[in-house]
Amino acid sequence: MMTLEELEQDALKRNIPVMQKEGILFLIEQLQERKATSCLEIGSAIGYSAMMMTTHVEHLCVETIELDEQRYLEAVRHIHEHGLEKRITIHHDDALTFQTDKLQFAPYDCLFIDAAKAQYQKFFEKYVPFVKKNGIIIVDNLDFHGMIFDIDHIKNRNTRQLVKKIKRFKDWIFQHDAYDVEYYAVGDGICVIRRKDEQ
Ligand SMILES: C[S@@+](CC[C@H](N)C(=O)[O-])C[C@H]1O[C@@H](n2cnc3c(N)ncnc32)[C@H](O)[C@@H]1O
Repeated sequence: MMTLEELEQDALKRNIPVMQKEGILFLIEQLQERKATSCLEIGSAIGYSAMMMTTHVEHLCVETIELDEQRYLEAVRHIHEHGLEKRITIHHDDALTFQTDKLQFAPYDCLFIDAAKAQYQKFFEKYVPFVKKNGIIIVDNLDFHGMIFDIDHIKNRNTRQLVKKIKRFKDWIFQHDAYDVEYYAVGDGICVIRRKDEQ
């Protein structure tokens, strides 16, 4: 069985995108501060962040959705090896079409969006109704390796399109009437979003 540290290193070697150390520690801190007991994660990959969250935040249960079958199967194996089956529920599905009546721990103290970056707004709109009124939504990778600040100089067309979509989400959420957004230059850029009527 690999330790979480080894799992992270192994994922990086295989080009499996897992949350940067600084980012995951920030997320854990947010969950600890609010004594969160439930978190819905969109994008499990091999289960690294879900396992980091549950092993560092007392009483937290994570429900997570992963589209890729190989990654899902690997996550199931790691979760089992670490004996975290009771704390982590993983669904193999496309979060965009996932039937939300299958959600087990809703409403959540935290929604953590870490899947296909071009779809952030869709994930947000679909899953925000399952967040507690005073809960938080955390979105990672909003700087896209700094490229978001210099879109015109991105040569690759696909990358440029993707970065534009991330920027569109960022602009949309920052201007939203119903939400307050705090931006943190941690890891690859993280936003913590809260409902305005619950401050
Ligand atoms: C950045 S990785 C997640 C990393 C993970 N949260 C961690 O830090 O350990 C993003 C994952 O989202 C998955 N994904 C992409 N689109 C998805 C979708 N529509 N529904 C569910 N998962 C999706 C990808 O297959 C990928 O494994």
